[in-house]
Amino acid sequence: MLSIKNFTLRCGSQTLLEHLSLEIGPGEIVTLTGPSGCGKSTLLNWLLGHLDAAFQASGSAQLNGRSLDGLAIEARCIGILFQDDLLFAHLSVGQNLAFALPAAVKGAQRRQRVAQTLAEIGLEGFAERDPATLSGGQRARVSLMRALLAQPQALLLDEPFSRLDAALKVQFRSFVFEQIARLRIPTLLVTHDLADVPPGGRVFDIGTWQPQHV
Ligand SMILES: Nc1ncnc2c1ncn2[C@@H]1O[C@H](COP(=O)(O)OP(=O)(O)OP(=O)(O)O)[C@@H](O)[C@H]1O
Repeated sequence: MLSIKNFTLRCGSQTLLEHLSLEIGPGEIVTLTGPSGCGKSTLLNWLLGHLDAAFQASGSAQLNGRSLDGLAIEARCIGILFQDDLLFAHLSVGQNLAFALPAAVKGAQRRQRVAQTLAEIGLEGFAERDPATLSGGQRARVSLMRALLAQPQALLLDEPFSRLDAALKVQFRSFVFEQIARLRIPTLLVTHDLADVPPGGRVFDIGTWQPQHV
Protein backbone atom coordinates (compact mmCIF):
# COMPACT_ATOMS: atom_id res chain seq x y z
CA MET A 1 0.00 0.00 0.00
CA LEU A 2 1.31 3.45 -0.97
CA SER A 3 -0.23 6.31 0.95
CA ILE A 4 0.17 10.04 0.70
CA LYS A 5 -1.19 12.19 3.49
CA ASN A 6 -1.85 15.89 3.48
CA PHE A 7 0.57 16.73 0.68
CA THR A 8 0.90 20.46 0.04
CA LEU A 9 3.20 21.85 -2.64
CA ARG A 10 4.30 25.44 -3.03
CA CYS A 11 6.62 27.18 -5.47
CA GLY A 12 7.49 30.61 -4.10
CA SER A 13 4.21 32.33 -3.26
CA GLN A 14 2.17 30.00 -5.46
CA THR A 15 0.34 27.00 -3.98
CA LEU A 16 0.20 24.22 -6.55
CA LEU A 17 -1.40 21.46 -4.49
CA GLU A 18 -3.00 21.54 -1.08
CA HIS A 19 -3.87 18.78 1.40
CA LEU A 20 -3.78 15.98 -1.13
CA SER A 21 -4.29 12.53 0.37
CA LEU A 22 -4.32 9.31 -1.61
CA GLU A 23 -4.04 5.58 -0.91
CA ILE A 24 -3.10 3.00 -3.53
CA GLY A 25 -3.59 -0.68 -2.74
CA PRO A 26 -1.43 -3.65 -3.85
CA GLY A 27 -1.66 -4.09 -7.63
CA GLU A 28 -3.89 -1.02 -7.93
CA ILE A 29 -3.20 1.61 -10.60
CA VAL A 30 -4.44 5.10 -9.73
CA THR A 31 -4.35 7.58 -12.61
CA LEU A 32 -3.26 11.12 -11.80
CA THR A 33 -4.34 13.68 -14.33
CA GLY A 34 -4.79 17.46 -14.51
CA PRO A 35 -3.75 20.50 -16.53
CA SER A 36 -0.17 21.00 -17.65
CA GLY A 37 1.93 22.58 -14.91
CA CYS A 38 -0.38 21.64 -12.03
CA GLY A 39 2.36 19.68 -10.23
CA LYS A 40 1.94 16.01 -11.26
CA SER A 41 5.60 15.30 -12.06
CA THR A 42 6.68 17.29 -9.02
CA LEU A 43 4.50 15.08 -6.81
CA LEU A 44 6.31 12.04 -8.28
CA ASN A 45 9.68 13.69 -7.59
CA TRP A 46 8.64 14.33 -3.99
CA LEU A 47 7.65 10.65 -3.61
CA LEU A 48 11.04 9.65 -4.99
CA GLY A 49 12.79 12.00 -2.57
CA HIS A 50 14.36 14.40 -5.05
CA LEU A 51 12.24 17.48 -5.00
CA ASP A 52 13.82 20.46 -6.76
CA ALA A 53 14.94 23.21 -4.37
CA ALA A 54 12.49 25.62 -6.05
CA PHE A 55 9.59 23.86 -4.27
CA GLN A 56 8.48 23.64 -0.66
CA ALA A 57 6.48 20.54 0.24
CA SER A 58 4.79 19.26 3.35
CA GLY A 59 2.90 16.07 4.07
CA SER A 60 3.94 12.47 4.56
CA ALA A 61 4.16 9.29 2.54
CA GLN A 62 4.20 5.64 3.59
CA LEU A 63 4.96 2.51 1.63
CA ASN A 64 3.77 -0.79 3.10
CA GLY A 65 3.59 0.81 6.53
CA ARG A 66 7.10 2.29 6.33
CA SER A 67 7.49 6.07 6.40
CA LEU A 68 9.31 7.48 3.37
CA ASP A 69 9.89 10.83 5.03
CA GLY A 70 13.57 11.80 4.89
CA LEU A 71 14.64 8.50 3.25
CA ALA A 72 17.30 8.61 0.51
CA ILE A 73 16.03 7.81 -3.00
CA GLU A 74 17.74 4.39 -3.10
CA ALA A 75 16.19 3.37 0.22
CA ARG A 76 12.63 4.07 -0.92
CA CYS A 77 12.11 0.96 -3.12
CA ILE A 78 10.14 2.96 -5.69
CA GLY A 79 10.49 2.29 -9.41
CA ILE A 80 9.80 4.85 -12.11
CA LEU A 81 9.12 4.75 -15.83
CA PHE A 82 9.17 7.92 -17.94
CA GLN A 83 8.06 8.71 -21.48
CA ASP A 84 11.74 8.48 -22.48
CA ASP A 85 13.02 5.03 -21.61
CA LEU A 86 16.41 6.30 -20.36
CA LEU A 87 18.27 3.06 -21.06
CA PHE A 88 22.00 3.54 -20.45
CA ALA A 89 23.52 4.09 -23.91
CA HIS A 90 27.00 2.91 -22.89
CA LEU A 91 25.72 -0.46 -21.64
CA SER A 92 24.38 -3.41 -23.63
CA VAL A 93 20.74 -4.47 -23.26
CA GLY A 94 21.80 -7.28 -20.91
CA GLN A 95 23.96 -4.93 -18.82
CA ASN A 96 21.06 -2.49 -18.57
CA LEU A 97 18.91 -5.26 -17.08
CA ALA A 98 21.69 -6.61 -14.85
CA PHE A 99 22.22 -3.11 -13.45
CA ALA A 100 18.87 -3.35 -11.67
CA LEU A 101 19.47 -6.76 -10.09
CA PRO A 102 20.27 -6.87 -6.37
CA ALA A 103 24.03 -7.16 -5.68
CA ALA A 104 23.39 -10.53 -4.02
CA VAL A 105 22.54 -12.05 -7.42
CA LYS A 106 25.97 -12.91 -8.82
CA GLY A 107 27.81 -14.56 -11.73
CA ALA A 108 25.96 -17.28 -13.62
CA GLN A 109 22.75 -16.60 -11.71
CA ARG A 110 22.92 -12.97 -12.85
CA ARG A 111 23.33 -13.96 -16.51
CA GLN A 112 20.52 -16.48 -16.16
CA ARG A 113 18.12 -13.88 -14.70
CA VAL A 114 18.91 -11.52 -17.57
CA ALA A 115 18.40 -14.28 -20.18
CA GLN A 116 15.15 -15.35 -18.53
CA THR A 117 13.88 -11.75 -18.45
CA LEU A 118 14.73 -11.24 -22.12
CA ALA A 119 12.87 -14.46 -22.96
CA GLU A 120 9.80 -13.23 -21.04
CA ILE A 121 9.62 -10.16 -23.28
CA GLY A 122 10.31 -12.02 -26.53
CA LEU A 123 13.90 -10.76 -26.86
CA GLU A 124 15.92 -13.97 -26.55
CA GLY A 125 19.52 -13.48 -27.63
CA PHE A 126 19.40 -9.68 -27.28
CA ALA A 127 21.74 -9.46 -24.25
CA GLU A 128 24.75 -8.20 -26.22
CA ARG A 129 22.78 -5.72 -28.34
CA ASP A 130 23.35 -1.98 -28.15
CA PRO A 131 20.07 -0.35 -26.91
CA ALA A 132 20.31 2.11 -29.85
CA THR A 133 19.62 -0.80 -32.23
CA LEU A 134 16.28 -1.70 -30.63
CA SER A 135 12.84 -0.61 -31.86
CA GLY A 136 10.75 1.72 -29.70
CA GLY A 137 8.59 -1.16 -28.46
CA GLN A 138 11.59 -3.33 -27.64
CA ARG A 139 13.22 -0.47 -25.70
CA ALA A 140 9.97 0.16 -23.82
CA ARG A 141 9.80 -3.49 -22.72
CA VAL A 142 13.46 -3.58 -21.63
CA SER A 143 12.98 -0.38 -19.69
CA LEU A 144 9.91 -1.70 -17.84
CA MET A 145 11.70 -4.96 -16.99
CA ARG A 146 14.73 -3.04 -15.75
CA ALA A 147 12.44 -1.13 -13.38
CA LEU A 148 10.79 -4.38 -12.20
CA LEU A 149 14.02 -6.35 -11.71
CA ALA A 150 14.91 -3.93 -8.92
CA GLN A 151 11.85 -5.37 -7.11
CA PRO A 152 10.18 -2.02 -6.39
CA GLN A 153 7.44 -1.93 -3.76
CA ALA A 154 5.68 0.87 -5.67
CA LEU A 155 5.80 2.09 -9.25
CA LEU A 156 5.46 5.61 -10.66
CA LEU A 157 4.61 5.92 -14.35
CA ASP A 158 5.12 9.39 -15.83
CA GLU A 159 3.39 9.34 -19.24
CA PRO A 160 5.25 6.16 -20.24
CA PHE A 161 2.96 5.47 -23.22
CA SER A 162 2.78 8.94 -24.76
CA ARG A 163 5.60 8.50 -27.32
CA LEU A 164 4.52 5.09 -28.60
CA ASP A 165 2.47 4.73 -31.77
CA ALA A 166 -1.18 3.76 -31.41
CA ALA A 167 -0.85 -0.02 -31.90
CA LEU A 168 2.24 -0.34 -29.76
CA LYS A 169 0.70 1.82 -27.05
CA VAL A 170 -2.26 -0.56 -26.63
CA GLN A 171 0.03 -3.60 -26.58
CA PHE A 172 2.65 -2.17 -24.21
CA ARG A 173 0.02 -0.69 -21.89
CA SER A 174 -1.65 -4.07 -21.36
CA PHE A 175 1.76 -5.67 -20.82
CA VAL A 176 2.61 -3.08 -18.13
CA PHE A 177 -0.78 -3.52 -16.44
CA GLU A 178 -0.39 -7.32 -16.43
CA GLN A 179 3.01 -7.08 -14.75
CA ILE A 180 1.69 -4.67 -12.10
CA ALA A 181 -1.26 -6.96 -11.31
CA ARG A 182 0.98 -10.06 -11.23
CA LEU A 183 3.49 -8.46 -8.86
CA ARG A 184 0.79 -6.61 -6.85
CA ILE A 185 2.66 -3.31 -7.00
CA PRO A 186 0.76 -0.13 -6.03
CA THR A 187 1.14 2.23 -8.99
CA LEU A 188 0.58 5.92 -9.66
CA LEU A 189 0.15 6.66 -13.35
CA VAL A 190 0.46 10.24 -14.63
CA THR A 191 -1.18 10.80 -17.99
CA HIS A 192 -3.11 13.32 -20.07
CA ASP A 193 -4.79 10.52 -22.03
CA LEU A 194 -7.82 9.01 -20.31
CA ALA A 195 -7.56 6.02 -22.68
CA ASP A 196 -4.60 5.01 -20.46
CA VAL A 197 -6.86 4.45 -17.42
CA PRO A 198 -7.09 0.70 -16.73
CA PRO A 199 -10.62 -0.75 -16.78
CA GLY A 200 -12.38 0.16 -13.52
CA GLY A 201 -9.32 2.12 -12.33
CA ARG A 202 -9.59 5.17 -10.09
CA VAL A 203 -8.82 8.58 -11.58
CA PHE A 204 -7.54 11.44 -9.47
CA ASP A 205 -8.05 14.67 -11.42
CA ILE A 206 -6.09 17.51 -9.87
CA GLY A 207 -7.95 19.97 -12.11
CA THR A 208 -11.32 19.30 -10.47
CA TRP A 209 -10.14 18.18 -7.07
CA GLN A 210 -11.00 20.19 -3.96
CA PRO A 211 -8.54 20.24 -1.04
CA GLN A 212 -9.64 18.11 1.90
CA HIS A 213 -8.61 19.53 5.23
CA VAL A 214 -7.65 16.50 7.32
N1 LIG B 1 12.87 23.70 -11.16
C1 LIG B 1 11.77 24.44 -11.21
N2 LIG B 1 11.79 25.75 -10.78
C2 LIG B 1 10.68 26.50 -10.82
N3 LIG B 1 9.50 26.05 -11.28
C3 LIG B 1 9.44 24.79 -11.71
C4 LIG B 1 10.56 23.91 -11.70
N4 LIG B 1 10.17 22.71 -12.20
C5 LIG B 1 8.86 22.85 -12.51
N5 LIG B 1 8.42 24.08 -12.22
C6 LIG B 1 7.05 24.60 -12.39
O1 LIG B 1 6.25 23.94 -11.42
C7 LIG B 1 4.96 23.65 -11.97
C8 LIG B 1 4.66 22.17 -11.85
O2 LIG B 1 5.48 21.45 -12.77
P1 LIG B 1 5.23 19.89 -13.06
O3 LIG B 1 6.30 19.47 -14.01
O4 LIG B 1 5.09 19.17 -11.79
O5 LIG B 1 3.81 19.94 -13.80
P2 LIG B 1 2.99 18.76 -14.49
O6 LIG B 1 1.61 18.78 -13.89
O7 LIG B 1 3.74 17.48 -14.40
O8 LIG B 1 2.93 19.29 -15.99
P3 LIG B 1 2.84 18.52 -17.41
O9 LIG B 1 1.49 17.86 -17.46
O10 LIG B 1 2.97 19.63 -18.40
O11 LIG B 1 3.99 17.54 -17.46
C9 LIG B 1 4.98 24.19 -13.40
O12 LIG B 1 4.38 25.47 -13.42
C10 LIG B 1 6.45 24.27 -13.74
O13 LIG B 1 6.71 25.30 -14.66
